[in-house]
Amino acid sequence: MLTIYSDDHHLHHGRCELIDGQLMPCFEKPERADFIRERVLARQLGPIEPARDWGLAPIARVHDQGMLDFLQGAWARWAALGQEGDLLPYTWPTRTLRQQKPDSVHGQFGYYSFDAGVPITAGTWQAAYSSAQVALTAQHHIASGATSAFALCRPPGHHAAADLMGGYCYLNNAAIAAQAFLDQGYRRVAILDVDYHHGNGTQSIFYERSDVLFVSLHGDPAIEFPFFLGYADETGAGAGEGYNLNLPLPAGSDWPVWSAALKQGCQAIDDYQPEVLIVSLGVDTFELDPISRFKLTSPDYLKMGARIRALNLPTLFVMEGGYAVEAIGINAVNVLEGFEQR
Ligand SMILES: NCCCCCC(=O)NO
Ligand SMILES: [Zn+2]
Repeated sequence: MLTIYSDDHHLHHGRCELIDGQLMPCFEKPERADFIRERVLARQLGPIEPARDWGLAPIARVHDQGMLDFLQGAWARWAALGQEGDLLPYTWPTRTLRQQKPDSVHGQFGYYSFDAGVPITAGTWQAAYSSAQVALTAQHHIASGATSAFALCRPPGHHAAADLMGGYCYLNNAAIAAQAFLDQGYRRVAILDVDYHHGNGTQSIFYERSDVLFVSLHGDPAIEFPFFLGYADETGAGAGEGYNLNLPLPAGSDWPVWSAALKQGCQAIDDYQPEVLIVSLGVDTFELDPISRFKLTSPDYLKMGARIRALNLPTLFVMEGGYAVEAIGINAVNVLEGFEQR
């Protein structure tokens, strides 16, 4: 399996995040992608190639231009104020407040985000831009006839909506790849999100459309981030009614519980008969993940890959979350090896 990877992810390294009332080092850190890349090499999964640059246009097919302009220019504005720490949002236009974009860089960041988990540093734009190019390069590989590819994306993307960043996500790599398939003539794309957290951004981008089926297995939003989307009664709207399947699961879910949901999700994908499958591959479902509460074990990821392979679809794997850094490479590559029936 071909892996696409960009060293630019090292340009993004937030200093801290607010967890349980304390400022802690960011869990979404560069070592994550380094460990995965090393495991790809160690297991001789296949070649690792750099991303090609497909420009801003395919990103702008998914994201609001105002958000892209903000993200691209935010650090320079922040630095011009004499600041050198991370730029973080801290006020959001929630209930009773006006959905009007302020002039302030802080106000605009709150306008274009939904949580404080998106530090902007000097290199964040470049890292997020290159992460999207990684996904687009892997997408091109599949559109050119390959049966699989791995987009080793960092930062991740599935929480990013058209005009919102959040949950460590700036640009929605999987959604950008899905839109590229559709713009290249594909008619039906399925996205299977196996990250521990609901892909609220991906859901919202395609919620009113029938050309993308979104299926997500995740921690119950009643008790888990992102809290405010991901319920089972969210089935799509308008033309998209019936093309969104959320499978929320309780804390402590292990393979038997999780794989039963996967079976249901795979049946929905099979019924949809897509031409291509995108997997938002988060491995924060791991039993030792520091911020998550499922109980999958490393061998389970081999079975996950094999079950996805049984769909018999060209498959693009896009890296999302996973914070047990010592095991992230083993778990992510286990999915890919299980898919390849190695
Ligand atoms: N700061 C709250 C938790 C962010 C979760 C990020 C993630 O792994 N999403 O899939
Ligand atoms: Zn996650």
